[in-house]
Amino acid sequence: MSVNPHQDVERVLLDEETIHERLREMGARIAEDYADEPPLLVGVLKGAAIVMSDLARTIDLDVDMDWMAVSSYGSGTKSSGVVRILKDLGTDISDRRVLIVEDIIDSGLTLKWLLANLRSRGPKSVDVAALLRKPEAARVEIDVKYVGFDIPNEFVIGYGLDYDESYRNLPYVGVLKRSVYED
Ligand SMILES: O=P(O)(O)OC[C@H]1O[C@H](OP(=O)(O)OP(=O)(O)O)[C@H](O)[C@@H]1O
Ligand code: HPA
Ligand SMILES: [Mg+2]
Repeated sequence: MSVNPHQDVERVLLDEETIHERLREMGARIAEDYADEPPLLVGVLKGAAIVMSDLARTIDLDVDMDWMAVSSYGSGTKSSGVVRILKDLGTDISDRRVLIVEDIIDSGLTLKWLLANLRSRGPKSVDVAALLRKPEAARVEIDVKYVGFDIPNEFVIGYGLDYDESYRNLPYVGVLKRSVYED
């Protein structure tokens, strides 16, 4: 819990308008690509809750939506790569076109695991839309069909992204002060 979350922000990386303008561009491309068969959007909780809500409303198609809760960070700042399913899909994705919606791809370990898990369920296709990606932090290469922004290798918070469950509802993406997570 932070008394004043804004004071823990080193600098704002992406403000609200910048984020929403980019989401509109991504949504237009998704609507074009899936015009023949609207996708099932799979939001990866908790972090993707915010971007899922905004991105879905920029896609002018009758999409289906479902959510999975997975976690590989806990309260730290580095992915363990060990992914736990906290809440599974309620939808049978066999023969469906699936679009995973993520807030951020950092090491890529969560998404690598998730892609393998979903592809084992017999879908017609599984692709990825991510608001943020940290190219310098990648430990595995992932083919991401829709990326909002490539950002520096710094720990960011806001717009769904947390540090130890704080800062998720900041309306922008900011860089967290190191003093917050370094003793
Ligand atoms: O590319 P990676 O290094 O795997 O990191 C990316 C993942 O880590 C964060 O989720 P987290 O596990 O913190 O759970 P949360 O979404 O509930 O915060 C984030 O929301 C991504 O899902
Ligand atoms: N911020 C918050 N959560 C994250 C990040 C980040 O930079 N990378 C992976 N999970
Ligand atoms: Mg997290």
